[in-house]
Parts: sequence; structure tokens; C-alpha cells
Amino acid sequence: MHIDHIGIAVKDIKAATETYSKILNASPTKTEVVESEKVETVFFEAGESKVELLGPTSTDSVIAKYVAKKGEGLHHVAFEVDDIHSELDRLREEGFTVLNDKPKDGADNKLVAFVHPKDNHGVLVELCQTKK
Ligand SMILES: CC[C@@H](C(=O)O)C(=O)SCCNC(=O)CCNC(=O)[C@H](O)C(C)(C)COP(=O)(O)OP(=O)(O)OC[C@H]1O[C@@H](n2cnc3c(N)ncnc32)[C@H](O)[C@@H]1OP(=O)(O)O
Ligand SMILES: [Co+2]
Repeated sequence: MHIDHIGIAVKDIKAATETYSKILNASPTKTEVVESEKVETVFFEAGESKVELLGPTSTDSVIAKYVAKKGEGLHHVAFEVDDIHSELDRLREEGFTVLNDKPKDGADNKLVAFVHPKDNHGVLVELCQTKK
């Protein structure tokens, strides 16, 4: 298991892309709209992990809600696993609140699912697995 990406919620994806291009001294590697989440994502590589900027594409996106309530900032940490189904079963058995009945399509050719932040000391955890 390793950290695949950290997700950062932003108001203005264009402005945030300019900022992170300067911080990382690199161009984004991928830009993708994920309709199911109502977000636009911009990825930067940072060693073995990535930074995922998340901007809302709709006022009822979870990212719009988060930014309105808490402001911009770190939104989630995503761990890549080999078998997302068995990891989700394991976490459910451990008593964690998994927010998805089954993994769904995320960005970057991944299946994704989320574990509620109340169970993780205030951090929203994403599990992801590269689609085969
Ligand atoms: C692009 C696809 C994918 C990828 O491929 O990488 C993504 O990353 S998508 C990212 C966006 N999608 C998601 O976050 C989906 C999972 N999230 C959710 O289902 C919800 O956001 C939530 C976590 C269940 C919260 O929703 P809700 O209960 O409706 O929001 P509230 O504002 O009422 O929050 C309740 C409670 O939880 C705290 N909270 C909310 N979000 C976060 C967060 N990201 N990190 C930490 N804490 C969070 C919020 O502050 C509330 O706390 P209290 O006020 O103390 O009750
Ligand atoms: Co993510």
C-alpha cells in the first residue's frame, strides 16, 4: 500500500493549477472531469505520489459544500491497494463506515471508495485501485 494522492479542494481550479505548477515547478500530468463526483481534477506528480486538485463543477458538488463550510485545503488522502474489494470488506469488519456500497469509477483510471472522516481522526480516506 502507498499514498497514491492527496486531494486538495479548491475554489478556482485554474488559479490553483497555476499555484501548484509554481510550487512543484512542473506542469500538470492529467486533467479530467469526473461527472459522478461533479469535480474537475488536475493531477501533478510528486515522486511516487500525486497531488489531485479538486474544483467543483456544480454548486451541489461535495467539493463546493466542503469549500463553503471549511474553506480550501486538504480534502482527503488516497491509499492505493491491490484489491479494493477485499480491503473494503476488511475495513467494514473492523467497524469503519465505508461510504460506498461498492467501488466506483474515479479519476486516473481508478476504482475508488471512501471511508468517513469521523472514523479516521478527522481525515477523509480514499482507497483506490488501478482498473485492470
Ligand atoms: C475525482 C474522483 C475521486 C478520485 O478519483 O480521486 C475523488 O477524489 S472525488 C473527491 C470528492 N468526493 C468525495 O469526497 C466523496 C466522499 N465524501 C462524502 O461522501 C462526503 O463528502 C462526506 C465525507 C460523507 C461528508 O458529507 P456530508 O456529511 O454531507 O458533509 P458535512 O459537511 O455535513 O460533513 C459532516 C462532517 O464531516 C466533516 N467533513 C466533511 N468532509 C470532510 C473532509 N473531506 N475531511 C474531513 N472532515 C470532513 C464535516 O466537517 C462535518 O463534521 P462536523 O461539522 O464535525 O459534523
Ligand atoms: Co481522490
